[in-house]
Amino acid sequence: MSRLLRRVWGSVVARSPSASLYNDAAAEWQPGQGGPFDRLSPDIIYSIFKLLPAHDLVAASLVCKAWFSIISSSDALWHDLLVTKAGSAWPLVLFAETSLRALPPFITCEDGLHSFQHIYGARQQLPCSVIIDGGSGYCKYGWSNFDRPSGRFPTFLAYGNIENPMYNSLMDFFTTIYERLAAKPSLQPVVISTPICHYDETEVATAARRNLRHVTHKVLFSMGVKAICAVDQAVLALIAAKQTSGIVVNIGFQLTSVVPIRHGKIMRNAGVEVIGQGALQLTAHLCELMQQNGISFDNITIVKALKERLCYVAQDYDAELSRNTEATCILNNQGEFKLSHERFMACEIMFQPYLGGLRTMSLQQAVALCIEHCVQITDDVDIPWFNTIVLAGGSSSLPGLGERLKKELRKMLPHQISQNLTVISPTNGAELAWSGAKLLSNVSCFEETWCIKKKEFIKHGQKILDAKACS
Ligand SMILES: Nc1ncnc2c1ncn2[C@@H]1O[C@H](COP(=O)(O)OP(=O)(O)OP(=O)(O)O)[C@@H](O)[C@H]1O
Repeated sequence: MSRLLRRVWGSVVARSPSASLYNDAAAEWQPGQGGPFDRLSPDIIYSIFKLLPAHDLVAASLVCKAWFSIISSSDALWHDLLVTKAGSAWPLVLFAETSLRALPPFITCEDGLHSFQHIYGARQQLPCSVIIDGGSGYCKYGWSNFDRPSGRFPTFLAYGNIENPMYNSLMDFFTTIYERLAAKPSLQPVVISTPICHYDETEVATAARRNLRHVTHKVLFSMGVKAICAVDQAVLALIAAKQTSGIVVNIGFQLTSVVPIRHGKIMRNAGVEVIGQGALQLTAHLCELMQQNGISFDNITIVKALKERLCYVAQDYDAELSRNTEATCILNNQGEFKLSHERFMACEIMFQPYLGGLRTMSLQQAVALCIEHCVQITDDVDIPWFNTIVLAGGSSSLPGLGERLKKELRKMLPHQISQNLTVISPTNGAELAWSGAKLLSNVSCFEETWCIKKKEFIKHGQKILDAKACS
């Protein structure tokens, strides 16, 4: 204790009076309640509290009214604890506790941010959630208190088209994940990503979306899951990039979707653009280029690994063709592979699809079209909510992709729009939706506001799904 007090004196003496963080609490300070500690000024008491961990602070708040008043009215104490606990993830936590709480239809706190003490307490009590991002190519699953998914498997091999699932195959899919995680469904909420499919506003697409949500909830509740949070994959990717409005370009397994989102809601009236190429076509094109150039390989898995290790997007395709771009990599048990122009030619089909024999829109055309539609439906062009473009999906990790897209868009869009465009490239695009789900599941009000409970589902059925659908 004496060492602690010496440290406290040091910091009190060093601090300028104007730097006081506890003004409100000090105003309420009433001497005579803290026993021998009365001889210490509130200034010193406060500095001691700043050194205590949360559970000791709670214990100290029970000692007397004065201490309770300092501890409960000083948000700075709890703010510091939250910052320390979150470490480098603090900006994400702050974003989650402010911006995500305000998203419709989940507005929980109309009068702004809850006290940091409240947030700290609620976050401490959050149950750990199961997170499942069931992509059409790969499923990523794990726990909300881990930084990354615990496992992944190729969905397309095991379950076929997960976007139009039958009850039994979905049951099999979720049961497999719970078994792999050794998780009991009834013990924690689950966050699932809903696929970017049935994207337009037609009656058929809307019905297919509703049906998918309904079957998914039915299966999970029949397994005994206590609460479900289902959010669109693109919205989750946007959240992971610390945004609630913007355009998500998800380079998926077989399709690329360009999804405009405003305040967490997919703007279907602006239109979701879909391009008929994704990660699979990039691998297939690299495969073709390697065959043409006499580079031998045993199977497509090697080509996929080479794509992930060596491929990149050229900033100037023609100039790149005249450069030496040779690079090698060693793959386990497969020896050394050397690629040259294949490294960037494989990716060029995103910008010049005809080079790969594809008759689809290019990436820049699809994004420019989406921006044009966003401009058309926006009354107040001074609030350009579509200025931020977030790249998502495994292939979005290709080096140079964000820069090239920005460059192409600059050529196509009016200066007034293009000058303010930001393109966010993730470090691990395949896990972006998973990371967004993790962020969401750790918001202090997560379970009460974002989840649908079994009782609610039984009582209200489709109505509650429609009311809480955020896309
Ligand atoms: N660093 C990387 N560079 C290039 N490609 C990568 C990289 N990492 C992963 N990929 C590719 O991303 C693909 C898988 O992407 P992802 O996991 O996002 O698909 P998905 O979620 O199943 O797609 P969908 O959005 O259609 O559901 C694989 O083909 C993989 O090769």
